[in-house]
Amino acid sequence: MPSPSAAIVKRVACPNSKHTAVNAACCSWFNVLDDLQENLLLSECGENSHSALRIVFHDAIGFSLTKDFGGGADGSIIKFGDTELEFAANAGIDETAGDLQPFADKHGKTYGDIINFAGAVGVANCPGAPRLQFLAGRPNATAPAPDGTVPEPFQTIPVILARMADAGFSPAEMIALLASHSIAAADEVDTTIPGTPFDSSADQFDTQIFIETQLRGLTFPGTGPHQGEVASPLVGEMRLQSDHNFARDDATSCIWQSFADNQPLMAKEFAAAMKKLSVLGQDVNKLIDCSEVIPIPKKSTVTPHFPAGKTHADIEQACATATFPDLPTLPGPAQTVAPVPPES
Ligand code: HEM
Ligand SMILES: [Ca+2]
Repeated sequence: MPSPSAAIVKRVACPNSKHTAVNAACCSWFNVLDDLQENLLLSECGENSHSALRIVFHDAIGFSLTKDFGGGADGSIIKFGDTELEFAANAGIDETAGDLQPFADKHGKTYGDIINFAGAVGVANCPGAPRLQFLAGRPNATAPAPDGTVPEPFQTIPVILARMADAGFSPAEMIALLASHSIAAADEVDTTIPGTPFDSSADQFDTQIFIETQLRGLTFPGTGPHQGEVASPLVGEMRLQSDHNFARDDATSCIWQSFADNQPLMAKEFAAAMKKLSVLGQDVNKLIDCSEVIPIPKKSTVTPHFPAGKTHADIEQACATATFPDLPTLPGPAQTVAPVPPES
């Protein structure tokens, strides 16, 4: 039964749209939603939805609490793309920036807003994901971020955590953000095998990334090892050196393990950390809450498991205070992982 307060919320019909909104100021975002879903994100948890999330991080993390640089989540990665897209850590982001820019220009939105809107919609296209907050109204970026703000997979854990701390994130928040690698694949680490996923379910926002990174690494999916890559446990899967180390470092291994069989916790902590990331460097009092425009994600169909052919004996226990959960093994021959199909 709807609560009494829900019953009296008035919705306005949005002009030129099939949608209604609680806040009329959010109406224009429904047009962006329909355009993005139809023409870029395809309402699916595919390459373009994944990339839309990655660019949120690479734009926003250009921010420092201690040094005078970086406007944070301000769209500088598009506005000053001539500078930022040349940085090695942003390899492949040029495509995403180029994809999103025309949607912003066509709908009269800033680059900071389009990046964070597309990221939230892209995440919502992935079953199991939380519905992220979306605040609108970021002003245009005024300067590029300098090189060196985006962590690289070959950096040590202390170096990455120091960079994240300088942007205001704790180790626990770093790990929560890395739930993103549950819906992710690499094009640039090994360019001979584009679309190589980090877990066996790149189309689902599930906990498999936190399980599979704890398994003993055995092989490289393509012509590896490449810089930032270590052996993975499954044929066709790629493991980043940073994810491998986060799963094993004393500073983070217990948090990593805590997500392995706890989808609700992982989703909640990811949403909280993304809420912070998406407004880094912004004055939230000047932004309007248009979260109502973000679609409600479907439930994941995956329950935490060991991939076929793997058991608890293949786990490299790292957390010193709790044992890795015992999970069911999927039946069938040893699991292999297919690439994420390219989207134009
Ligand atoms: C320690 C920090 C991180 C490192 C070292 C890292 C590194 C990487 C690398 C090397 C790739 C593959 C890029 C390619 O070869 O195409 C990647 C993909 C990706 N990353 Fe991260 N990442 C980090 C944190 C994050 C965070 C915080 C987010 C989002 C909140 C994120 C979201 C993604 C996504 C969604 C992809 C897949 C993109 C696609 O499939 O198109 N990453 N990351
Ligand atoms: Ca997954």
